Amino acid sequence: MASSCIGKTWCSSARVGLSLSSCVASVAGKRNRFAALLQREQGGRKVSVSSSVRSQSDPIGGIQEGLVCKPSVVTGVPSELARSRRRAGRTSQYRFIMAQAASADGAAGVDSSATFPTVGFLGLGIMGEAMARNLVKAGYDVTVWNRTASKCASLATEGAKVGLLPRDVTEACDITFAMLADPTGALSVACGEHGAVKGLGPGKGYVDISTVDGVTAMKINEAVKATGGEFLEAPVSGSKKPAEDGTLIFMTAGDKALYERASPALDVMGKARFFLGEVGKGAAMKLVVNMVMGSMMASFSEGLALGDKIGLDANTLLEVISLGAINTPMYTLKGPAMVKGQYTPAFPLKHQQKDLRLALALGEEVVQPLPVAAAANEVYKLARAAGLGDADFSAVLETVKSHSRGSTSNDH
Ligand SMILES: NC(=O)C1=CN([C@@H]2O[C@H](COP(=O)(O)OP(=O)(O)OC[C@H]3O[C@@H](n4cnc5c(N)ncnc54)[C@H](OP(=O)(O)O)[C@@H]3O)[C@@H](O)[C@H]2O)C=CC1
Ligand SMILES: O=CCCC(=O)O
Repeated sequence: MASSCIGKTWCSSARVGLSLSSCVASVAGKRNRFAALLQREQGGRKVSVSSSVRSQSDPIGGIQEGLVCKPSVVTGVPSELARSRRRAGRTSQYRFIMAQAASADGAAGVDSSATFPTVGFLGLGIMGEAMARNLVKAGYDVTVWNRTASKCASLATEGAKVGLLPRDVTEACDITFAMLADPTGALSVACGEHGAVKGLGPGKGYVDISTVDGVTAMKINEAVKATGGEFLEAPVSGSKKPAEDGTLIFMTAGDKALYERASPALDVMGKARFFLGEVGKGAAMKLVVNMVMGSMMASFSEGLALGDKIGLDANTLLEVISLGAINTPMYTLKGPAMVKGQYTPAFPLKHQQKDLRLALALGEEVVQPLPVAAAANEVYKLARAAGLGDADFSAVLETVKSHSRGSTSNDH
């Protein structure tokens, strides 16, 4: 059984006849192959994606219609998934060793008939890299692609395979996840010249996790459907750390059958998932949530800026907020860094402004007044114009502050 391999490490490598030194050599060999792949990509030649060993992740049970949480989240009791995670580093090392043995000797010693899907991952930015890493650690057979190919390097050394084009990945995989910056990126990776849909077909699934608008999700859905494949939109709440910890919240919509098939992988990457119905509902839910978040962060920044200007101690202000009804994890997590002027990107400001823009467009469509979000959007636009687009979205504080610099209470 593939699942019985999980957790076996060096003693298992001995079973397939590999010593510690040959394992180290294997890792070096893999790095060299990746370098060669990059070189070939630069020369414009296509390299095919090879297959290796499949393994198994842990199944997760549901608790309630629409929403599914991991048992560990609901009960506080460590789940088998959590135990599997603790073993994860060893697991991926084991998978790699087995894959090396398989390609060297033509015999993996692992049951490759396991029915778990091969998965692809397109887009290895802040979120995508961490999410793909969790799939690798959980034992999935993962093939990755990123526009800037060098960002595939560390996952390649951890056991992922690398595709040169989005279509290579979808051709090689049963289910492919995409985590791209914005509607333009999501559309071009899905539907461009060598786009993901070119490698799709009946029995294959495409899950787009990027935060986009409903129209974009529907266009991708149509293109996927034209191939006979299935589509799920699945944007997430949760930032860099939840992506690393596998505690994201998925807002999915589209093909229910694909949702069911993808759920074990979604549960590796997240702590809860919602199935919301037809394509567009996931994007809508995500945009509403992020519109609220953007306004909250802008308002929080105004409070910090005003407090600073009138001489309140910033840490005391944070503490008072943290004890009251308006406290949120976002203020607790971001506040201390913000008062120090530190904005290491977890959620880039340019993406927050994009989400406000898309949410406001949604408001336009249904004639919903959104004056607070519209005002917040203007502040984020100023922040982008000031060169803060790649900083964390909490850097909006700098823009709020910069607009009051030089003015004093005597300037009436
Ligand atoms: N960061 C966060 O906290 C969260 C982000 N999101 C959403 O997830 C998505 C990804 O976010 P994040 O990982 O932070 O973003 P990053 O900016 O870190 O990564 C963006 C990714 O998209 C790729 N990309 C951008 N444009 C194109 C294009 N035209 N063609 C091909 N690839 C492209 C980038 O490739 P390259 O490396 O070559 O630039 C990179 O892989 C966004 O939609 C964001 O709104 C959702 C929840 C939380
Ligand atoms: O889209 C980004 C969401 C970030 C978060 O939910 O913390």
